[in-house]
Amino acid sequence: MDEAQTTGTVFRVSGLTRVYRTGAVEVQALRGVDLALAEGELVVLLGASGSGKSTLLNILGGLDRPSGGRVFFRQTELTRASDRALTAFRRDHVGFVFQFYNLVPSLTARENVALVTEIARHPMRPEEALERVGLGARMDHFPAELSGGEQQRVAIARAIAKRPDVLLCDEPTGALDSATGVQVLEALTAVNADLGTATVMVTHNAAIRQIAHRVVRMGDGQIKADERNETRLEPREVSW
Ligand SMILES: Nc1ncnc2c1ncn2[C@@H]1O[C@H](COP(=O)(O)OP(=O)(O)OP(=O)(O)O)[C@@H](O)[C@H]1O
Repeated sequence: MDEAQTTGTVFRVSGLTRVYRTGAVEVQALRGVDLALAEGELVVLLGASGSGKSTLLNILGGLDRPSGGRVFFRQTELTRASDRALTAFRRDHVGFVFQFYNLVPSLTARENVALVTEIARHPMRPEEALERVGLGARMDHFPAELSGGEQQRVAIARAIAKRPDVLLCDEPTGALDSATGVQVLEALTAVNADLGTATVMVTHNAAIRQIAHRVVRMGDGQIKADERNETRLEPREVSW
């Protein structure tokens, strides 16, 4: 596979903290995270349950704000952005993929993707997005007529159709068996390689680490390890 385009930094975070307060209880979800992610990089974010992976991903994507520290997307400091600017950042630059696909059941695959392309600034055609994830032959199927892995690939097509600069995936294979999950990983690695979309993939599944350019491991709200893979495996070489 191609090397990551390492010119330039897409995200830079420093001293990031996030405290959740529920009544009298305080949870320190992030305890000082420093991280820079390169343009075009495919990063797998590993860590035990509760280690802060989703919290970090949500802050990168502008879905949440940190309690302290700074976050930059390229030259823009997200931690200084107004709510309106943060919404515009999400809309224009970020694609999200979650564990559950959140497709509209009464719309076909093509129509689910078109919901996004109709409001994006420079979208690809829904057909192109679906072809990129290997669903060219299933465009007129409804979600109930698709397998879990196919539905997740529709969700990926929906996320990439607006040509986001970054793709943030939270447990994208979490609900899938190994063979189906591999197809989803193939779609994600193809998008990363073909479009150069910087991708962060949160997972519990350590086997998936081998498909990444880089593996970041979190523990207890901190980064415990940050390693570059010397060699990468194709998704079909991975199983769990
Ligand atoms: N909205 C919230 N309110 C209160 N505490 C929260 C909230 N969201 C997360 N937490 C707590 O913050 C910590 C980090 O949670 P986070 O979801 O980021 O971890 P994670 O590594 O993604 O876990 P998992 O792998 O189980 O999804 C956990 O202790 C969690 O219980």
